[in-house]
Amino acid sequence: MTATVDEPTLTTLEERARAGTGTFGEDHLIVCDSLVRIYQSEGVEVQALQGLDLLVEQGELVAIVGASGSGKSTLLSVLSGLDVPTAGRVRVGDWDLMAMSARQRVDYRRSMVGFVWQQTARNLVPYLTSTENVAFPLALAGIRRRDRARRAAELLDVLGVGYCADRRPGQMSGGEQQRVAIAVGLANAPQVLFADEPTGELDTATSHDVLEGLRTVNRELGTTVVVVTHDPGVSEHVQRTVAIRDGRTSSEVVRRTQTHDDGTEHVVAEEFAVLDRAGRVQLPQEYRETLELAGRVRLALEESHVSVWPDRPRPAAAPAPAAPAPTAPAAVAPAEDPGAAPTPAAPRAPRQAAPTAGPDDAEETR
Ligand SMILES: Nc1ncnc2c1ncn2[C@@H]1O[C@H](COP(=O)(O)OP(=O)(O)OP(=O)(O)O)[C@@H](O)[C@H]1O
Repeated sequence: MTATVDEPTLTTLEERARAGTGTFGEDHLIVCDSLVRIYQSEGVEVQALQGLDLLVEQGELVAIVGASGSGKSTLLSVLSGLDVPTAGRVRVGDWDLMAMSARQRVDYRRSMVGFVWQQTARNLVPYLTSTENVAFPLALAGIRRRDRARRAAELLDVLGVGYCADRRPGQMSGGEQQRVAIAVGLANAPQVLFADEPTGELDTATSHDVLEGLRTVNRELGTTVVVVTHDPGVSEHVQRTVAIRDGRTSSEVVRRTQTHDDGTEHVVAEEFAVLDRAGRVQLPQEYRETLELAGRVRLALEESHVSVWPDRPRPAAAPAPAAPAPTAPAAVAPAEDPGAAPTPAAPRAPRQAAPTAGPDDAEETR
């Protein structure tokens, strides 16, 4: 066949490919792309982040949860500009955190992001009142005294601690101190607020107030909030809970409000497994144990999903069950608890010869 004038040139194809694929997360405020952070400790290598992908949209309120040692604090250190990852790409707004100079890093931390830490002593100056604590970063930014006082009063009111304006940290409860700390973190109107275990030292009722404070800030000021926590109650207060396991995002719980026919509204929480850019999915431990999945598994492409089978001889004629297969995403069940594994779906016979997958390959994909 001879070439026609309409056939695209290599350059055209390259341009089309670039226009079609776009950059991973280009519409998002926060982009973590295949982040790796390796620590060297006494000659031993620790991989704290193992190719972590995370996207956060402008205006979102997201919680990051995970077992101790899963990499949450490392991720927050990277996002807050305190640490530089070993490999990958990380961007917050227009700031490329892999390529910032020391000076840009200071500017980023002063203007783009705010912080709330677990220890109140790290958030507040003990001999300053709440108003003075909030005004302090404003003074460093060169804001006039009158405007500082006004901004401090506004923020303390939004956080419901206006009555603490003239109190020092020692004269407030832990929850009040953390809400003042949120106001301090917001003083310079950052686009993103990072909170690292802000309820770690609080009881359940007080934690609730602090998490509600973060929600108020997100809703009323439009600030994007990323909160790292062990607090199992956090998923009630956020739109999205991202679970990290072994330095990678493993699952997400998304909360949506559904309106029923009678007009009543209900919040529905649904758990998803995260499919990373390389096509990897972490199968919940419960699934692996129940079906004794280990080493390698068989995959079968179904009409609407992919099934995963143990690497064992199948019964000669494994009939497909009458019940319909679950709809995509595979193996996802509603769950309130972000740590809870989704309910395993009933397996059905593969319709075709299935490829095998090693532990480093995709365990389940769609
Ligand atoms: N500075 C460091 N040097 C060596 N290893 C480190 C360092 N910081 C963290 N790690 C290791 O990296 C892994 C992830 O740690 P990280 O603190 O990010 O976890 P985490 O999920 O925040 O845990 P926790 O909830 O207990 O704070 C752990 O194995 C930890 O021991």
